[in-house]
Amino acid sequence: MGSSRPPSTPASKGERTPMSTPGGSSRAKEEKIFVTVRVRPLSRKELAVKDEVAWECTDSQTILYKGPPQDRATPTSYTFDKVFGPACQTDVVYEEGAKDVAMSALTGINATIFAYGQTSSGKTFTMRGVTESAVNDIYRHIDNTPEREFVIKISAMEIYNEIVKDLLRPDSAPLRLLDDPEKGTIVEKLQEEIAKDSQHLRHLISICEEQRQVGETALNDTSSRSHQIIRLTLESRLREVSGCVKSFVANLNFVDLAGSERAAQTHAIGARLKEGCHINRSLLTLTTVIRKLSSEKRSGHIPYRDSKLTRILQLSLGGNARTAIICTMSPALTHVEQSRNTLFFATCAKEVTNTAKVNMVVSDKQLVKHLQTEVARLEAELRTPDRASSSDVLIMEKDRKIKQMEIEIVELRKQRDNAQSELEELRKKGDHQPGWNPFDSPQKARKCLTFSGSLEPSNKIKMRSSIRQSSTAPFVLKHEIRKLEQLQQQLEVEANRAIEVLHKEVQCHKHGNQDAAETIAKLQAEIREMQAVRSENRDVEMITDEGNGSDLKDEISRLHMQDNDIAKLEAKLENVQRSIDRLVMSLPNVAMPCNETTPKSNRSKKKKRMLLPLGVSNNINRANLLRAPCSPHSSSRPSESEVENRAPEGDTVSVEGSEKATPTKSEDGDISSRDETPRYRRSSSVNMKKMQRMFQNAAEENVRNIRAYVTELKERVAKLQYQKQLLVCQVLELESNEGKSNDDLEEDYSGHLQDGPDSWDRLFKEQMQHIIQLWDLCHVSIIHRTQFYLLFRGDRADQIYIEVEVRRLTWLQQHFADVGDASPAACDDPAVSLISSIKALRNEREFLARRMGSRLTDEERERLFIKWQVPLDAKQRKLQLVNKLWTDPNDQVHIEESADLVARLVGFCEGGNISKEMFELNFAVPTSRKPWLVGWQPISNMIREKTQLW
Ligand SMILES: Nc1ncnc2c1ncn2[C@@H]1O[C@H](COP(=O)(O)OP(=O)(O)OP(=O)(O)O)[C@@H](O)[C@H]1O
Repeated sequence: MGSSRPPSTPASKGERTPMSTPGGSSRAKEEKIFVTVRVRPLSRKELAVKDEVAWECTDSQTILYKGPPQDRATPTSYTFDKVFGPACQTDVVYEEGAKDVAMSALTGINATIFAYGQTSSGKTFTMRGVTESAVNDIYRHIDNTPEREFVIKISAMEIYNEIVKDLLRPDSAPLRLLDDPEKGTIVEKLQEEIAKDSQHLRHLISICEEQRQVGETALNDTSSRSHQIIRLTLESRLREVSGCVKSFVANLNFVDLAGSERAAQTHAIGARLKEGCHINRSLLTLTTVIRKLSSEKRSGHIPYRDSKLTRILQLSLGGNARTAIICTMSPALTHVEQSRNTLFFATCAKEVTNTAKVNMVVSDKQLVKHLQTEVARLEAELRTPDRASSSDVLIMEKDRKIKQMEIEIVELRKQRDNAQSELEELRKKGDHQPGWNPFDSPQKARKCLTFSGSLEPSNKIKMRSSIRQSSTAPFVLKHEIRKLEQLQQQLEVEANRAIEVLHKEVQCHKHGNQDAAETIAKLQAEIREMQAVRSENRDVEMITDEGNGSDLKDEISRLHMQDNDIAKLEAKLENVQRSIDRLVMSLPNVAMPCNETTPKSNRSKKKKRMLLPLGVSNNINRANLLRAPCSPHSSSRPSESEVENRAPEGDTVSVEGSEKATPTKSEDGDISSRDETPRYRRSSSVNMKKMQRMFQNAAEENVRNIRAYVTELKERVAKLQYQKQLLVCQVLELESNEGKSNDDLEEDYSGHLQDGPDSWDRLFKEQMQHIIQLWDLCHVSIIHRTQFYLLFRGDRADQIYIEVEVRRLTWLQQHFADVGDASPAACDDPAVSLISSIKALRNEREFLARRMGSRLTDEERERLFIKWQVPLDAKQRKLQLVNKLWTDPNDQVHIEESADLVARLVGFCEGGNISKEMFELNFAVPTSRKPWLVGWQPISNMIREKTQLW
């Protein structure tokens, strides 16, 4: 081929480059059609008529007209990629004009070689030689490339009178042309045969040639009357299996066109004339296509579809193929005009640009084989033990952390048990003291703490303002104060431990819940901040004998100084709980905490508890803290009787009893036991989904347990606060009763000293009745009354709350009597005056009346108006109704119904959104003047704020 594109030969391995090196870039490459001109010798007929030679190949690329002068406008010299003179052998034509293009097919590039020229110019003569040489080279290349596996297929067709025929199936019907979006024009049902070897291929080619339409004309005894296309499909792939399963595939077309002819010259008549017309027409279309493709502006319409020849050769004409055109011509002067047409065609053709690229395909069979191999590899990888997946590693890490947390919780329990043992020892010690211990038993405590009050005469209770005195009472009180201090410190330590545990749990979530990363990051910052403000531990000087200890007043002063510490502790626990709430919310598929329930919900309390497994403020959660916090196996709920640490008096339940490693059922129904901690199971059939669900349950359980633990701590802190207040009361009373005779202080509690549930029940009822009377007298908030009334229903452990309430109310009653209608400013607490209390209660009733509009339906309101005897047409009937609530302290039914309605209006009854600890925590910090003074107004205010958010 041209000097700029020297052909390479595949004859040897060393010469195969580049065509023998498949796998080069598949980028499309633009390339002009390689155009050569071959001039045959004068034929016998031409010689016979002594025709003149009109053309001369002056060099390898130039052909010169040397005949008689013609029109000046007619060019005399033509230049092409190659010109071959009459003496040139076909081998050379192939080597220099076709081989390079033909061999491209071995590297996945479509290639087309076709001969164009007038009839009898030597097209068939040339193409036969070229095809033969190409086949030889192809098989030589295959022989020299053992690493690749080749498949050669052959198909052949002819276009005769615009009919496509299958040359491998001579009896077949005419073939249709179809348009394929990817492949272009395809010939439907064209037979394709695999060539077993070169010999077979040659045989098949010879069959095709035999089938071709040939006729005798004046110019050619064996004139081809059709366009013939022999198509070889060359497919190759590496023999060895590798990651690359792609094959090279390309078509190599050998096109022998019918020759253009003039009827006058061929003397064609009849069938030959008709053939000539079709031939000329299709060749004219080909010429037009080439001319249009060769023009600088290729934007115009290219009439490929005007002939079947151009449709079938479309890819080879300006498309994805390398193309070589060998234009044949006679040297005779008599054919000079036809030769000029051929040269014009060739001149246009050499300007046509093709865009060839390497065609790589993946056969379905190869793809399936490759996928099967890949699946087998992955399966083998899964079975290989030393390749644990990242999920497995994560599971192991979680397992480790859970175990670590379980160890920590055991340690925490030990600390708690130690504290309880110490407490028990102190109790026993107190029993042997000649004085009393206010925490010995409820009865004793009641004796010490109960004020006298004006109950109904029918109660027959002398609640005298006295306590049983003894010479050792101050010592015991001081001792109790120190003990409280120690308890406070212990609580601080435990709170910090809770923070640490929470911190670790958050770390776990950080690894396991990417979606909650942002929330967790905030939590961690918050926890770090909480940890930074840990209070320092202080040594507590325990009183060991009567002689040691300062004055009781000093003790009280010191105790007051510590109130701030308790407040800090409470605040810290509040923060922890809020953090847990946020962590809970960040967990996927977790229901809202119960304190965020909406007022519109009509679900029952029982149902809500089922939906809100992380809820606080009920005994269920308190029980959870005994169940191996941070362990995923503590889902089972102990009965209420198993709840421990409900009151300082004891009432404890064996920790071991609650720790039994009985199998528990997790939320998704998985049965497991403590000994069956979810461990990393190395199995090919790992159910990852189940594992993830199990971890989700474990994580939720951990948070639930930490939360329950913190709730318990808060409750204990609140109790501590109460104990301090009680101690202060005792000290003050002790001081106020100094000098009084023991006789005066005698009182008859014989009816209440007996142990047993009956005595406590009776006492509780009496005290509650007393409280209700005092509420009425002191105009206490009815929201507070409702809350207290519904929370404390006679549980013996709640005695301390009852005692404090009686104490407060008694003081308040006395306080009102003392200050009368004095300005609230005169008091420490601006809310504590009779007038201010009445005013606050009025405001509260107005608030509740408004709530009736939003919390109750019209029907419910109407029923209530009727029940509470409020005329349906009365003005301000809602306020009228609310004004009737909590007005008769002696009517138990009235009290019950009042409490129910107020609870409904403020939402107490929904989702257990109040708790004793919440109630407790809202008592104001005692002032310096009246340490036990607490106001009810802050409670109701808080409740209002809360209920307004609902
Ligand atoms: N280069 C050549 N050297 C010797 N003889 C040739 C050469 N080219 C062609 N011939 C002879 O010329 C005659 C016509 O050739 P051929 O049949 O190949 O022409 P054609 O272009 O195919 O004609 P048609 O279009 O009619 O089929 C044949 O007898 C062939 O042997």
